Parts: sequence; C-alpha cells; structure tokens
Amino acid sequence: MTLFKCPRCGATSSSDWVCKCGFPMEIVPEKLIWSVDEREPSIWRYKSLLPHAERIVSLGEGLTDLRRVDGVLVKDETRNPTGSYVDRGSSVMVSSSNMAIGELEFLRDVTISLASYLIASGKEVRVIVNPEEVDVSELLYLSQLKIPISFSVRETRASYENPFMIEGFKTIAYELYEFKGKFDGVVIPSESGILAYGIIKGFRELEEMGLMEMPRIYLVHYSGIGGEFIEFLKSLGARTMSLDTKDTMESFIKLAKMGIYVKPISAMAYSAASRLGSEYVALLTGSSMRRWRVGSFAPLTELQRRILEVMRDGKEMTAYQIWRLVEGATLQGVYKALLKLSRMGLISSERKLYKRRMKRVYRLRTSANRL
Ligand SMILES: N[C@@H](CCOP(=O)(O)O)C(=O)O
Repeated sequence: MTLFKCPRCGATSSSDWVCKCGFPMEIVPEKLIWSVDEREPSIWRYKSLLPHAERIVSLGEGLTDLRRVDGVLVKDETRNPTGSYVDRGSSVMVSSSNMAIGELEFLRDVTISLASYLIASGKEVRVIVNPEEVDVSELLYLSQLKIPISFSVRETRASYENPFMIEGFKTIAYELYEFKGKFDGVVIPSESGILAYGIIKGFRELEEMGLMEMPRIYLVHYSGIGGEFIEFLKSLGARTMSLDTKDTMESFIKLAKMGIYVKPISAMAYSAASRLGSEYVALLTGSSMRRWRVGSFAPLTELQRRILEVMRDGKEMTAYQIWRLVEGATLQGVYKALLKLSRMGLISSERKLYKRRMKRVYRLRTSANRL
C-alpha cells in the first residue's frame, strides 16, 4: 500500500494526495536501496525506487542529455517525448496511481504530457477547455493532437501538484548522480516549486542511501515569487535567484540559435548557472507547445500583485468582492487582471450558484506562490 506523507507537517495518509494543511503529499519509499537496470532507457531504470506499477506506461522519458553548451553544464529536459520534464511525472502517475481521471483540465504542457500518457495506456481522455480563457492557437494545437476537447467552465482535479509527479521529477536527481556524480549545484526553473521539490527529494534519498551529499540548489524565478511552498524549499536549504529580462532573453536567443528551444525561465537558469560556476547544472525546460507567452515571463503588475494579496487566505471571491478590496482600480481592470492571472495558472475560477445567482468565483491556486 502506498503511504503518503506531508513534507511540512508530517501527517500521513493512505489516500490523500494533498495534506489537510494544504501542502502536496509525498510518497514514502518502501525501501531505499540504490539499484539501476542499465538496460532500461527510461526513468524506469530506477524502478525499485519508484512507486509500484501494475503496468509501466513509458514513452522513453528521462535519460535526457547532460552536456556543456558554451561552457555551461545543461540537463536538456526538452528532449523528453512531449518536450517536457512533466513526462517523467506523467509516466509515474499513469503507471502507478490507478488514476481514474478521464477528464483533464487544460494546463498546457502538463495536460499535453498527461493526455499523451493516458492515451498510450489505452484510456479515454477528454480535455476540458474553458472557452473564456483558452487562446485559439492553443485550441488549434490541442485539436491537431487529436485529443478530444470539451468546453466547460468547470474545474477538474489538478493534475500537476501531486505525489506521483514528484516521484517522476526525483529521477532528474538520480540521473545527475548516475551520469555526473560530482557537481556543485543545480539551477532549477521554478514557479510553484513542485519540480524543484521533486529534485530535492531525489537528492535527499541519495543522501540517505549514503551516495552523495545534497548539492547546492538554486531556484530561479520570475521576480515576485515567494509564498509558503518556496519558503518551505528555502528551509530545506534552497536559495532563490532572479535575473533581469535582458540577460534572460540573450540566453534564450543564444540557446535557440543552437537548436535548444527552452522556456524563458530556463534561459534564466542558464544565465544563472553561467554566473555561478562551471560545475553548476542548469535544468532546461521546454514543451511541445512552443508558444510561450512573454506575458507570463513579465513581472506581475501592481494590480495583479494586490489581487493575489487579497486572495491570499484561499477563500473564493467574485470579481466584485475582489474589486472592493483592492482599491484604486476599475472593475474592468480587475476583470482583465483576473483573466491574466488565470492564464498564468496562478488562480482558478468556476461558475457557481452564489447568493441564488450563477456567478464566477475566483480562488488562489495552492501553488500560486508569487506573492
Ligand atoms: N513549469 C516550469 C518549471 C517549474 O515549475 P514549478 O511550478 O514546478 O516550479 C517550466 O515548465 O519551466
């Protein structure tokens, strides 16, 4: 039986993926003995350290290139089957979690990855797209993938912040240990911090097995990131770092010229690693969906920041209630900012019966830690 444990408060459960305290749970490994099946060209080479899988669903994720690009060590996660590190987590989730979800909320690269693995496992998948928030090029991309789409404004279960994804992400640490052994640190692009947490979990397990010491961990982030989960990662020793846009864009173009198409935040990781030293590894993330918004790279506006601040306690609110709290903005401005924050994945919204009328209510996502 899988045992879940909250990394913050220590509560355990045999079924909950999210702790009552709001943190994503992690899986407690049954035994920690380093073992690698060297013939297996995927994350499943570490099968004995991953959750039990009835049937492994793999598209060959993991074993991504580790090499130097202009002197900087990079781990190129764009080389995963759907172009994203998320494939590592999707493979574990679909193989090990008995997930019954056939409907996925559209979370861009996360959904593309998870849907690809669910389809490979023979499950029927439908992606629920909110017609008020999706943009047409994303819609076209989804339809080209021939993934059935339904339009609805309702929310479905979050598919990213969960213990199985974390197990998949920890294999990045295992690969760094297996193929590099010694290095000073890793620079990880971070938004919610889930990817970084998975990697840190992998290093902690390697440490517990007596194989290596925890390397230095740098989380690179868009300016303004913070909040509970990132603070928790800092309490585990992670440091945060943010570079300016110009620097990041120069790296973005440099990498693209070399055929490495990364998300802007990963270009920042590349710049940061080049400053930290030649034995720092920059983790490069990308996605098969090459349409990365510069908007989600730009720092939050003052109004967006104030809105996140008033939503901080996690309560649901209508746009009108939020507008009453933020002061000095127009209602239309608040609507625009809410749409932007939804697109950035920082808040969620759904239509609900509210005081006898159907209204859209907004809530801060648990991982929206950019305050
Ligand atoms: N989603 C980011 C990487 C990290 O995301 P996080 O929310 O897990 O911190 C990317 O694709 O670059």
